[in-house]
Amino acid sequence: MNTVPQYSGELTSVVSPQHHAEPNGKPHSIEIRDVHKSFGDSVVLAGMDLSFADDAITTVLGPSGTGKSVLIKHIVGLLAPDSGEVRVFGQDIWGISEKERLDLRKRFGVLFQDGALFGSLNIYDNTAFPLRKHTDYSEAEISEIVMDGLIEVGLEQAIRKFPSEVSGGMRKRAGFARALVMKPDIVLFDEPDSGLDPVRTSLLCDLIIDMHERHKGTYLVVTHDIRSARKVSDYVGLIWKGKVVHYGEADAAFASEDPFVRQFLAGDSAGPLGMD
Ligand SMILES: Nc1ncnc2c1ncn2[C@@H]1O[C@H](COP(=O)(O)OP(=O)(O)OP(=O)(O)O)[C@@H](O)[C@H]1O
Repeated sequence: MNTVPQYSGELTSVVSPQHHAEPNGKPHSIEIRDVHKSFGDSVVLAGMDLSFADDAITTVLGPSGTGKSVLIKHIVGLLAPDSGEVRVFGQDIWGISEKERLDLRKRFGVLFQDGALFGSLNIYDNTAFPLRKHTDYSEAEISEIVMDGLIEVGLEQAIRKFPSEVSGGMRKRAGFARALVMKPDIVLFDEPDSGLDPVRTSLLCDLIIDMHERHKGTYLVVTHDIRSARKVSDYVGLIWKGKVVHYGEADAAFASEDPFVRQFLAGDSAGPLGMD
């Protein structure tokens, strides 16, 4: 069986587990407790422990194939852990009924890598989709919410266009507007910067910060783009080989002297991290 090789250096910066409650006594909105997940012989999550700060933007950084997308799928309830717990608003999402899990999922907004828009629907109908599916709002009410959202992301001129007729950046913004229409408490971004040039990436990061300021909530951004992480993060979690090896405030992480964290956040080839 392929077990996950462990970082052999000193992990002086490991801050885990993070199971304490927020200062107001509420549990964290998302808590990952000792989660293990394998696919066949391949271990992907190897005892992951992480709690996400409420009402903050946390970036989860990690090299390719280290389990970031698998982590997101656990949080939204698309994958079940082999062992350990995923707690959302204090509830173990695999200890509740399917209906409760689906209800919980309505409190999430998810922005997938390519925006995950329906190709056969225009930008307006894509954005309206969750409201039509999950609410009994009238078309007039839906129109108000959808247009407000599309104006916020700067797409009011493109509402009748289909995903194939707009740029990658516009598709992401449409995906973002759609992720927010249900007024989610938690928003997950799976590599929002993938496929974008540096300028569009930077603009999207501005939009993430702006929308978070307006709407609040727990934002979780998964990426391997260090520049994006530097720009948007209040907190940073570093994952490597299925484990969280550092979690803390972004400023402290970016100033860290720990060789692993430094190599990771500087994107250096020299340091304790290798290719294996
Ligand atoms: N449903 C699945 N069945 C089998 N293996 C899977 C499945 N989902 C993910 N994996 C494997 O889990 C590992 C981690 O994948 P994951 O997509 O989480 O990586 P990632 O950190 O998001 O990478 P990237 O930054 O390249 O997107 C990969 O080796 C992948 O092949």
